[in-house]
Amino acid sequence: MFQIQRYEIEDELRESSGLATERLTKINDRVKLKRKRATEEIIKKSSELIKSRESQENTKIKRKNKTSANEKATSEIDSVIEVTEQGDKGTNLVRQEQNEEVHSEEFKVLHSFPTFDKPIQTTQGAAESKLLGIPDWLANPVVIDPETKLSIDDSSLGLSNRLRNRCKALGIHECFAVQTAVIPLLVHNRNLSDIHKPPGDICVSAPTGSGKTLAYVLPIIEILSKRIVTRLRALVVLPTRDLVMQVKETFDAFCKGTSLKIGIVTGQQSFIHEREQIVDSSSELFIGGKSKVDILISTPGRLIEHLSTSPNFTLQHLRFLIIDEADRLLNQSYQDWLNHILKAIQQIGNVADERGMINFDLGTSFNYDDAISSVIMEKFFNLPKIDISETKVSAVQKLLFSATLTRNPAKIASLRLINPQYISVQSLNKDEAETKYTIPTTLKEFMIITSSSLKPLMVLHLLYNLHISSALCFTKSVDSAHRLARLIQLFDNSNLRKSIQENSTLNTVIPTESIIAAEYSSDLSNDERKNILNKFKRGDIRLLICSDLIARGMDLDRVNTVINYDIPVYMKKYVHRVGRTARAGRNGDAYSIVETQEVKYFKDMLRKAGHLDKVKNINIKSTVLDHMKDAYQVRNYLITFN
Ligand SMILES: Nc1ncnc2c1ncn2[C@@H]1O[C@H](COP(=O)(O)OP(=O)(O)OP(=O)(O)O)[C@@H](O)[C@H]1O
Repeated sequence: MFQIQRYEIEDELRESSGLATERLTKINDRVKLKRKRATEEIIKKSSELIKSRESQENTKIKRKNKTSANEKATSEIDSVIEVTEQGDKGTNLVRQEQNEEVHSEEFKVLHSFPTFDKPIQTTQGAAESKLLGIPDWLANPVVIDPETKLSIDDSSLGLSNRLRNRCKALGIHECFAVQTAVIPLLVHNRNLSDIHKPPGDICVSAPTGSGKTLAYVLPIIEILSKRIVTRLRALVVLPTRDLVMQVKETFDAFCKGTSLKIGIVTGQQSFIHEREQIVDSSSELFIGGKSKVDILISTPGRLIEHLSTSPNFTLQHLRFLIIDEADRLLNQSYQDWLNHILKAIQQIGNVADERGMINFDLGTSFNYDDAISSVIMEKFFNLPKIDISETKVSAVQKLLFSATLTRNPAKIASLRLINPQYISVQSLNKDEAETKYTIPTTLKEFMIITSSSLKPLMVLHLLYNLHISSALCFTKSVDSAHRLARLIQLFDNSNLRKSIQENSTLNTVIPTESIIAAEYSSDLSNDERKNILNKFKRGDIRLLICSDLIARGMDLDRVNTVINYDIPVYMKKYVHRVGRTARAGRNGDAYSIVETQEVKYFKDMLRKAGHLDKVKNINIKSTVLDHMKDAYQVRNYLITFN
């Protein structure tokens, strides 16, 4: 029955696609005809003008007449130009009409893909890549300029009316660069499963805050919302629970109005509870599993546990495997999570074998693979062929996203990508393209060199003087975060602020309102963390002091400043930390407080990444901090001995 339904739908699509193409051809013909007529008119009027010029040279008497003829011809040419402009307007109108028709015929016409530049690799670059074992597709990405934008209504995106309206309701009117490249690639291959030709995998590298999440959320919703039966078809793997919650919120917001079901597994809830949320956990086993969700968002550890122990949990219907923050996940082995997933996708047979045999009433038993083979289905049950019974080619499309995607050939190879494509959002400007990482253009970066003992005062100085309303301050450890938070909280006492202000001989402005700092660390319970994040989002907390727990992926749109209280020890970490501000085209500042003995290391790190000239050195004299020093020593003493 499903087979028949599928063919009917396919036929319907073919037919409507044919109809729409026919209509488009007619409109194109009309445009061509109008253009042809306008061109003929121009040629005719131009030759008349030339003739009138000739007559001007030949006879003086005719000069007078010529002037009028010339004027006439000029006005005629003007009118021809007007006609042409009108023609163009007409053409535009027809184009508009054409666009509208395309919209009303959404899904039925295949649009052409947008084209993007590929950087020309130098011979030296190519040789280096080869030497490093970097495959051609990875060495030659499809490059998209970060400034590229496309209206959400643009037909090349292939989004349905429902989703476009939902985007607009949520304030999304244009697609960002990464979305303009990824959405059409995915949406145009909208089959839920293609057992004969696997879709190509996609690796995406785009700056922090450039909208990578929606680049996969929108096409997945677009494609899956046409599904009839709930099966687990999209699996998103993320490195932290906080990110899982964030991506779930995004899916929830854009899924509104569809019947898609979204689940999460993070280990935050008991295993049994999670299992009940995502699969039918009755003792009965189903050949195709029994998922309660269409989209599952998970951290790798808990996912593997469900994969190996939850009955009816299967990846056999998976269509999308999304690995977000891919380089971070690939760096962690997490119980060999990647191999477990790939095995579950590619070797369904093995998984079935482990489950033993299925006994049929016919007095015989088969293992899972054989039981679902077309031969058995047809022979014993007189069933028509269904796609599940045909030889499987994995229909899973792997999508990798990161702001700092790895190009390590060994790590990439471990993903067993099929026909992959690498999309990179980076400047086409040759100088900037040389830099290793693309940083948001709206980000301003600074470094302040100081001694270790003055660092806390430097943070206070920045907070008091730059009127920072919402900042993240990164420390190297939970301990360091805890200590700094306590110090700032003690310092941030209104009486103290007043006395510093009164005793200050400098023009330092100390605001009357409190900074309100809080610590955010893995030591806190989930509820405490959630509570703090909510307060920060509301603006009730203005400074969040944290370890690297939220350095990656977290989208806190109020953040206008990032302070590296302890400098990051490698560039990727720097990129992700400073990327918590200047997101989605907004402005943001990043300050790195560098201890004197760290300067060489920090500068070397930036230089190697081709980024040193982007980080401005600002000189703050230590005397500026004098008025706070006494108070600081008292507070520091209190923290040390309490
Ligand atoms: N087309 C758009 N129009 C307006 N805002 C957008 C658009 N796309 C995404 N955003 C917003 O931009 C912000 C950053 O998006 P997102 O979190 O997906 O960035 P990212 O590229 O994943 O960053 P990171 O690498 O730090 O994880 C979010 O608040 C998101 O809602």
